[in-house]
Amino acid sequence: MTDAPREGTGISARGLTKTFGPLRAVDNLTFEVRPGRVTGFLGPNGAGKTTTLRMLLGLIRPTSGEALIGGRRYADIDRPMQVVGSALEATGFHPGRSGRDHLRVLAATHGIPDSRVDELLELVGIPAAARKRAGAYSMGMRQRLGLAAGLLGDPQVLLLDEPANGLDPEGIRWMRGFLRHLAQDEGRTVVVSSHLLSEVEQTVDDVVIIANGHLVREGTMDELHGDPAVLVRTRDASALADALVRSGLAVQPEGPAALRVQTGDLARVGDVALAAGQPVYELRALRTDLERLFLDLTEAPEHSNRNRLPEEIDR
Ligand SMILES: Nc1ncnc2c1ncn2[C@@H]1O[C@H](COP(=O)(O)OP(=O)(O)OP(=O)(O)O)[C@@H](O)[C@H]1O
Repeated sequence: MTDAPREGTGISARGLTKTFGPLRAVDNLTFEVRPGRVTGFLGPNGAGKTTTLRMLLGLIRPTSGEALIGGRRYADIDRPMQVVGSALEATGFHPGRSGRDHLRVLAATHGIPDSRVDELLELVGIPAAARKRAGAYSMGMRQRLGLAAGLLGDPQVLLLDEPANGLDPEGIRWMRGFLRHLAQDEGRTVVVSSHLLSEVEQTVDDVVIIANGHLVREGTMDELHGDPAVLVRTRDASALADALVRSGLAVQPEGPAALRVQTGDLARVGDVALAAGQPVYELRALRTDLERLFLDLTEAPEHSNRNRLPEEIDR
């Protein structure tokens, strides 16, 4: 594993489309994923996430458009295992074979030494368990083994399908820290798919959100959160609103005795209230309800059932 960030390898999709019969599973999708960041690839079940990842990995061919890693199609990458690693499903392990042997077989077919296998098992936290039969693994252990398999070739890009599935809270914390380390400290491009924004909210820097095969939002997590705002509750909201506006802050009423103030600076709001002689009964940062936002984005009428067959819509 490298210590220093390396020159980044990003991902891009351009007009990416995949149809299965009459179904447009991925529909003219264009997005960019940057190196050195963890990107959440998000959308409800059936949105087309796995299909997109499979096209990036050259497992299925796009109907039209391109899925590129470092500007190249997977098929044109010389040593793909050193460029892109993946864990698409945590189920593809032979149940009778130990996790360690599974990785050794995989490593051997790619000329990777056994020492790398042991290093990775240590890194993903299952050095002892890796000697047991993979069939006896918990979902969380299979996730870690899948991650180790994806990292075997020391790839610059890592594509993970629902990596937090089946992990306990401690496992989720570990995964979060590990993925952030791979991106921030080592400069890798990390993509995690999920059907829940809340599941990856604390892990990802950027998001690409799709619904029914097409892009509904692309940007940073900060952009998704929007401008910071504060809620302040007082006795005479209109008197406090006047004082806040005089101090240069934008204010909106929030219920009968509360105000929403466009700032992230709680102390400034408290100071204005004190100077205006208004008691403060409540003062807190307002957080964007990301799950609500996610549902609004993905369930908007223009995205729903657009590509579905009539019989599926009725179901
Ligand atoms: N090989 C296939 N043949 C026919 N339809 C397919 C095929 N693969 C995927 N689909 C359909 O394409 C759509 C997108 O599926 P996909 O698995 O990419 O979604 P997803 O976002 O990964 O969903 P999930 O979160 O449930 O895994 C779904 O309607 C699915 O049924």
